[in-house]
Amino acid sequence: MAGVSQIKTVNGEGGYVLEDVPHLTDYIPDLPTYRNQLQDNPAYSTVEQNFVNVDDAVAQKVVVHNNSPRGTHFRRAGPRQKVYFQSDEVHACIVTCGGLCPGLNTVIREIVCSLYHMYGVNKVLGIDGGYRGFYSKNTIKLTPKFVDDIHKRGGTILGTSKGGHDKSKIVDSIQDRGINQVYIIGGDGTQKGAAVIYEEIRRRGLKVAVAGVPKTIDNDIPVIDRSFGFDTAVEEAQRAISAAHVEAGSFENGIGVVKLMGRHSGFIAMHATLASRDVDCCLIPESPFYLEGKGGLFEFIKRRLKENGHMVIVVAEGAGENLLAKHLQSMGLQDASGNNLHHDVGLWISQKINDHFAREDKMAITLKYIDPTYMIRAVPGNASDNVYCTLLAQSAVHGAMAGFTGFTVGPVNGQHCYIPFERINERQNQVVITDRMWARLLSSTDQPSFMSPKVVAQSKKNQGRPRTL
Ligand SMILES: Nc1ncnc2c1ncn2[C@@H]1O[C@H](COP(=O)(O)OP(=O)(O)OP(=O)(O)O)[C@@H](O)[C@H]1O
Ligand SMILES: O=P(O)(O)OC[C@H]1O[C@](O)(CO)[C@@H](O)[C@@H]1O
Ligand SMILES: [Mg+2]
Repeated sequence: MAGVSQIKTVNGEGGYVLEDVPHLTDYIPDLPTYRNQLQDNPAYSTVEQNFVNVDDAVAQKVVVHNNSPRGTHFRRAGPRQKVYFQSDEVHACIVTCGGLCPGLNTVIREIVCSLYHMYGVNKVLGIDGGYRGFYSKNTIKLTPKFVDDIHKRGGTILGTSKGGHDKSKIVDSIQDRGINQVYIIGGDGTQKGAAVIYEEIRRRGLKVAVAGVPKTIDNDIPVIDRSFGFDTAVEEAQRAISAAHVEAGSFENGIGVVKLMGRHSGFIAMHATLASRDVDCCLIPESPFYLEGKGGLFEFIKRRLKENGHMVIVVAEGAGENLLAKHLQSMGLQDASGNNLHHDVGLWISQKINDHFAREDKMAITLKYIDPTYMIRAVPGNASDNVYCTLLAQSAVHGAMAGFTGFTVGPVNGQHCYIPFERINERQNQVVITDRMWARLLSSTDQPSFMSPKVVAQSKKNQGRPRTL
């Protein structure tokens, strides 16, 4: 019974809601099951509970009140007692799409090793160069030996690309090659593409599990606690901020401007600022700012230079879009995946500051602009991201082996879950400027909030959104 899926919702007592993920048996009934060979694995012989209970679910909301309903839950990730694939039947493939992110190679490595070592699978293919690689390139045979030390390298050994998502050609290629587990690693666009592939596979009634692993240094994927690569990006940003601080501190009225990634969300900028404490002002897309007049950026810069003799500004790449649109003709350009291309806000703001202090305030300043964006995301994952990537990869493999499909993996309140694509794809996570985390940043930098009472009221109204980390 092939057909288009909908989120599977299970309602229980006390307002319990399980937003479940699809299973192969939803459209191919009577599939045989097999004993999970993990119970014979010596590595797991001492584990008290080998398998996740079939009913285990993870609550999305952990802060509750006396009479709160139990609310939304997601299916807990992990190995199941019964699996829907025999080892020698599995033919898996892995693809990486979108921009680079620290930890991509770790996820690839751990998917390969989990399949081989936990489930005795020995047919794993790498798709070369993102979605378009399914139909335009040769595949790469992946073995534990081949991927042994790839986690020490930045980027993705499989290559990546933008655009080129051709549903029919991709699923034809999956079908022609006899692939029955598809692991798709990528950001918001990639997960949307994965959902389309899953729907087409389901429409054709194929026994193929589709598992997404969400990737982005921006940390703007909803529902999950954080995305892999984010921690490394924040850590790596410290080096650029320190350099800006040294440069700024070495000149009279020195200003260091650092641009960090974050097209729609300022998580990297906010966390890098909080971690560093060398930053005097952090500008993010979620918090509109203005330059001139009382409470504006120029006034603040002047004051900080008078107080300290130097300052550091961190600006997220999507900040100040409203101002840029006013001052520059919009480029109207998009990348191959349909994402709008932005003006370089770092260059723009640096020029504005230089012009202002030369013309208006007649104050000699020395401004150094640092753009470390691609350096930050081209590094290998740090220790914490590497451990995290291992859990993501293993969760994805356990899920696919157990017959789940059309899901993304990720931690919710610290517990790894299977989350329906729809939940991940319906919006982007953003910093909530009326939350306490942004208030912490404002009090740490002592920068203006740039918020009029109107903006505060509007932000509070938009609060059907997630918390900041
Ligand atoms: N709505 C969509 N439907 C189908 N495919 C999509 C969709 N959006 C994007 N894709 C495909 O997903 C791939 C990656 O998309 P994109 O370049 O936007 O990167 P991303 O996954 O969002 O990662 P990042 O933004 O972190 O670089 C591309 O091959 C693109 O064609
Ligand atoms: O230049 P590319 O490869 O499109 O990547 C840039 C984008 O990738 C990200 O790092 C991740 O989404 C964004 O912050 C950034 O805008
Ligand atoms: Mg994206």
